[in-house]
Amino acid sequence: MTELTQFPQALSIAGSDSGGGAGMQADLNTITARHVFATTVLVAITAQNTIGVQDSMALPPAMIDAQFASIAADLDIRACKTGMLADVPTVRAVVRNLKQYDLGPLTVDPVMIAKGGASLLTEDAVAVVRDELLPLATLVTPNLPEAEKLSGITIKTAQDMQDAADYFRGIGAQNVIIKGGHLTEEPVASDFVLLADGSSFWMTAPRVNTVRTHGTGDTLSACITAELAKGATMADAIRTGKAYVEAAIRDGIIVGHGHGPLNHWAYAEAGND
Ligand SMILES: Nc1ncnc2c1ncn2[C@@H]1O[C@H](COP(=O)(O)OP(=O)(O)OP(=O)(O)O)[C@@H](O)[C@H]1O
Ligand SMILES: Cc1ncc(CO)c(N)n1
Repeated sequence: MTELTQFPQALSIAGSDSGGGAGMQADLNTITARHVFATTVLVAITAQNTIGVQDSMALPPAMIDAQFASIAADLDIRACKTGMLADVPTVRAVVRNLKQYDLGPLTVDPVMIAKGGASLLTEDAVAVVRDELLPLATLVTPNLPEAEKLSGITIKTAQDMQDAADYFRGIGAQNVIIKGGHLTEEPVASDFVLLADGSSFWMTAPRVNTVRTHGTGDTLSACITAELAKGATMADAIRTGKAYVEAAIRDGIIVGHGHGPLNHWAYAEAGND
């Protein structure tokens, strides 16, 4: 008799972007495109489009607990990620649940500010993310402003990015990607990767001259989460994530009037599995 095996399942713990480009919607599009079943713990709702964030609201911690309990009681989650975490009670609720349930490797995308400049994490929650969430992280994926804020290191050079990565390993995150997408004057988009075994490498892609970069960070971390759910090694998952986001930015789609969303069909249409 053939043994039935569970289809790979991943979990996105994030906020909703009504405009569809970032947050939980980017995670769902990415995880689904990578042939992994996506489940969700919704922690906040934003009224948002490609132009900006018009309003936002965190959900009650008890509702966060209830969603984790429902998922843990039934599903077989092999990898999870966090995105927007809004405020201190939300971060603490997520930390509490991540300690309670085994949901596979945890990728923390320490989301702070939307592309249009709106805050997605209160100031007092930054230290809670650093001190309580990051020690649980299998992988942390800050962009440059997030890495600066969390580490206190001013990042201007490649060496600064490496120093920041060392800082995150020092506070307990096992693997680190420092994303260089914000170094807009550079001709390439280079990210520094530091792995749990101490090895490191740079990932470089041609910089696409576009404003259609809404949800790039969410997409990278969601793709890595999907690959980890399928059992990929951390290094392979990260390389696939970079290739996926590179294609999704390069073959842009025209949606909205501001920082438009990515093309989640591009990676597969380029012939990738
Ligand atoms: N214009 C671009 N061209 C090519 N790659 C890019 C570009 N902008 C960002 N990237 C890549 O996209 C990935 C996400 O990096 P980025 O620094 O933009 O994340 P982020 O600021 O967290 O994104 P967001 O907050 O919109 O989700 C990285 O691999 C980065 O190198
Ligand atoms: C809800 C949400 N999460 C994350 C981001 C960051 O891309 C965003 N703009 N909105």
